Amino acid sequence: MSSAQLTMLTVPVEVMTLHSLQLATVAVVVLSFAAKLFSRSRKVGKPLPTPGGSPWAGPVWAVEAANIYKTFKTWSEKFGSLYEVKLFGQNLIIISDPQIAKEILAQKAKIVSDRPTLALIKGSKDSGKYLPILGHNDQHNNYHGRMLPEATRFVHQLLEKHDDPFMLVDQLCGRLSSRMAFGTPAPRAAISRSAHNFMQNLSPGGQTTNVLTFLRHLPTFLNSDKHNEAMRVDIEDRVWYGCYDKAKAAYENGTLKPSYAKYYFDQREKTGLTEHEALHSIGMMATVSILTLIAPLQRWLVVMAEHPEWQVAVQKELDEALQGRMADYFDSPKLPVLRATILESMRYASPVPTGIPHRLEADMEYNGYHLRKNSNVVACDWSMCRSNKYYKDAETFNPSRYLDPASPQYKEPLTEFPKIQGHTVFGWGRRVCAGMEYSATQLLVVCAAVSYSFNIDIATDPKTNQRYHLSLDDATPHAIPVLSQETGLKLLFSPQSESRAEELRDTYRLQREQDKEKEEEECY
Ligand code: HEM
Repeated sequence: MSSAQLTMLTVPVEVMTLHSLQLATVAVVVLSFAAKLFSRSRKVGKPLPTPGGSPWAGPVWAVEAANIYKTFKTWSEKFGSLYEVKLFGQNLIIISDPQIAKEILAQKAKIVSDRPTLALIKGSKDSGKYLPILGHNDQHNNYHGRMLPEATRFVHQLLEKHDDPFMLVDQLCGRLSSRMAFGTPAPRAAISRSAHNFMQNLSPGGQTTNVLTFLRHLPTFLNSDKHNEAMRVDIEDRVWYGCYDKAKAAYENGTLKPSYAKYYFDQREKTGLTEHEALHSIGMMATVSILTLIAPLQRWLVVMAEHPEWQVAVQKELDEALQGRMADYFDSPKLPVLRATILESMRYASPVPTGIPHRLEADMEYNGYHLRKNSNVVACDWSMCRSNKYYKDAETFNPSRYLDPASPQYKEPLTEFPKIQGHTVFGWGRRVCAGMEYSATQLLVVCAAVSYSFNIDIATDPKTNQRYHLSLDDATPHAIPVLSQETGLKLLFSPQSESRAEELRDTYRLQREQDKEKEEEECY
């Protein structure tokens, strides 16, 4: 996902204290790193409704910068499900209705599948470095087969009283994506760091040049963002070339595990990709599958901690369907209640609340309105997911909306539905997420392992004697609201029973004995 994953990095103090105008600026570019704005356009219909504002900057004073998706939702209540807004010279078309998103982004995909140009990331659109590939093939079964051992490792770590579950989720997702890309968890730390750095540098909350895009024309010695980006690219190249070279050596001596790297070496002739393109594509797949999965996993843990009744429901389902073993990916048909909690947590606390902008390459007419060429089209997931038009009591976490036959969201067969694949959070049309199946499997196996092992609770703050609270309605200035310990929320994981804890220790011990892979993470 090219411009999708924006990092959890702690919001720098300077950002927190920015003047509201700057904060607004910061948020704007979550949506776009676009381009030419006053391009000539042929009018084909009446203008879209707009909140107006000053000619270049737009209505910046009205923007809730860190949570711009909330502003978009508020405007949608006033201006309708399709409106446009000019912010810092960029024209944004905001969609707040899934039907309109489908009609524009999917049905007109031919002219609205481009991406905005990133101000700081050189060659983001045309260098081939950030070209994501994802073969949907038998390899998936191999990756899926690694998920249960990784989930077991994860719950074992939680069991051993680790006090930073959010960081453990980060590590888990890094290990799984390293395996998927390069067949080993060894480069987890390096890939993860590189992913976070990449996301920071394309994130509006990360760099001023992403907001005030004209700063990119300054020479590097006058623009520290450019210097920082040059260093990032250098490190990224070293990480990806390092991983690639090791994978190639493993392939040549026959030890490379199923992975995108192995798939590439097996099919090298047919892919037509140069080594340079291939290694960047593989590296980019590793990058995009880390942060996108950290966010929904962390959010599921929080909502489940807040809703113990749903923990009980999932545990009951697991016990009845699997009779005392952990779930694997092929158990999905037996676990509709678990799937309902995962889907509902993604709806209730969208992990990509603003969506990822597309760029409109030609003027178009929609329902009598003129949609201007070169606008950035934003399907605001937050507005869609929290819409009372589509979801009864949209502000409430309620997985039964997918399980109750009387609910509009109910769908059969329950062996397949509810499912996250096709959810609005994965985007639209030709640019729709390529990792939906992978995400569904990873979330299912990990959430099942946690439910099987623990009761999750929220700790009590000794200072106030109240339970800690975190509103998932608020994000950071980053587009993917990843949580860290700094949020101050403390989750507790107590084993469902002492015998289950012992069983978990035994399973993990056995797994380590059988697994010949080196447990240590190597430094790349
Ligand atoms: C729950 C987890 C995930 C979410 C919420 C998510 C969300 C998204 C979104 C919103 C887009 C942009 C869609 C658009 O432009 O309309 C996207 C694109 C993409 N995603 Fe994901 N993603 C997730 C996981 C993954 C994973 C695990 C992978 C890789 C295995 C992946 C690979 C991609 C790729 C390659 C694209 C780019 C598609 C393109 O631009 O043509 N995603 N994703």
